[in-house]
Amino acid sequence: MTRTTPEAERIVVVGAALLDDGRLLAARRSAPADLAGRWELPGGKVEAGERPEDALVRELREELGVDAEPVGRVPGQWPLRTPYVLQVWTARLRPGSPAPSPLQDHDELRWLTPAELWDVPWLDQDVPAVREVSARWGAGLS
Ligand SMILES: Nc1nc2c([nH]c(=O)n2[C@H]2C[C@H](O)[C@@H](COP(=O)(O)OP(=O)(O)OP(=O)(O)O)O2)c(=O)[nH]1
Repeated sequence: MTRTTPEAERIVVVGAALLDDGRLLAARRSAPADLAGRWELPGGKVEAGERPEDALVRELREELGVDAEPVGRVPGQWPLRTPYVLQVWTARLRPGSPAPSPLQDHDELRWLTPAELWDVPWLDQDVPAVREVSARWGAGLS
């Protein structure tokens, strides 16, 4: 039987479609073991009482050492392991931000052009979200 997690029990994971100079940042997870080696949109769990956009900025600072700002929500949300759901925001680096480094949770980063978007093995559960980003990218996302 399939059980849908009730809205109130869901925990939002925010993922960043961090764009710079026409490229999207992909991050390779180093942990936990079942996700390690696969690629994701950097981000993390929204804490109680936190706005998703604030969580995004916090997670990108903690994980990548960057100073980023959210730009807009990518419509949709995608189920992860219960009780998590993935929501995605486009984001950009603020002027003067350090370049991203894999400080936490990741062991490799890649800036992907649209033509390279599917060159990395994304987490299966991220594929529909990346597809949505890709569709909007083609329509002038920057
Ligand atoms: N950040 C992120 N997490 C994802 C994606 N796809 C996906 O299945 N996940 C999973 C991995 C984790 O189980 C969960 C988010 O955990 P996390 O480890 O990134 O978040 P966090 O920093 O807040 O977690 P924590 O270590 O503080 O517990 O969502 C994705 O695209 N981005």
